Amino acid sequence: MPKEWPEGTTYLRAPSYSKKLTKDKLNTLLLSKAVLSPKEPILQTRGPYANVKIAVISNASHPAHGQHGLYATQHLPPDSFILPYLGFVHDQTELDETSDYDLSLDRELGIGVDASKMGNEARFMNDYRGISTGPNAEFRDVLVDVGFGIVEKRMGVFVLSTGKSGKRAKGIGRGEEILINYGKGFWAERKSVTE
Ligand SMILES: C[S@@+](CC[C@H](N)C(=O)[O-])C[C@H]1O[C@@H](n2cnc3c(N)ncnc32)[C@H](O)[C@@H]1O
Repeated sequence: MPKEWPEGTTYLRAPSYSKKLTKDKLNTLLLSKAVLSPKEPILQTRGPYANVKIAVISNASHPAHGQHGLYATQHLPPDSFILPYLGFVHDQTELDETSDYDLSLDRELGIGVDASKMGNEARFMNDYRGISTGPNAEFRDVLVDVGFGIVEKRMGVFVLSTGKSGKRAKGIGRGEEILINYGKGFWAERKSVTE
């Protein structure tokens, strides 16, 4: 279990698939390695993740002061894989509109990953707004080897690429907070709920 893991939240090393997901939907997430091109990058990965740490935010000027954030424990180069985003994998019939931890995995099929009750270190990543000028990490689709010739489609967190101007060439430094872009929609929805 990673340090600072909150009591009452389940730590996952692999996604937790809802029993209500149809076979068709599961088949889009769990693929046979044999049908993939040999050029397709396939990751081998399993937590806990030593390249990151969960910490309580003690800085009073941080907008998520008192909550947790996710920090790099080592230099993370541009484009490098950090960790997968794990949680409860569900379709629209089990969508929890109140969750602040739900990430889309397959928009067309309405499949999401909700880390509100179970997840891994990635659930502690904050949005860059009010903390930095921009994000330093992003979500990308990944394929993960889970053995028995099966490959799983997941969302992975990656360090942003260097960029045309080269301004992100340093990647993420040791001790830096890992920040993503939740999208304007995330904050617009919360604003309309509180208004
Ligand atoms: C996925 S969680 C991130 C982890 C969260 N800080 C925690 O300790 O569990 C999303 C929630 O974190 C907080 N948060 C994330 N980014 C923020 C930001 N830039 N400003 C204010 N609050 C933020 C909000 O409460 C949001 O609903």
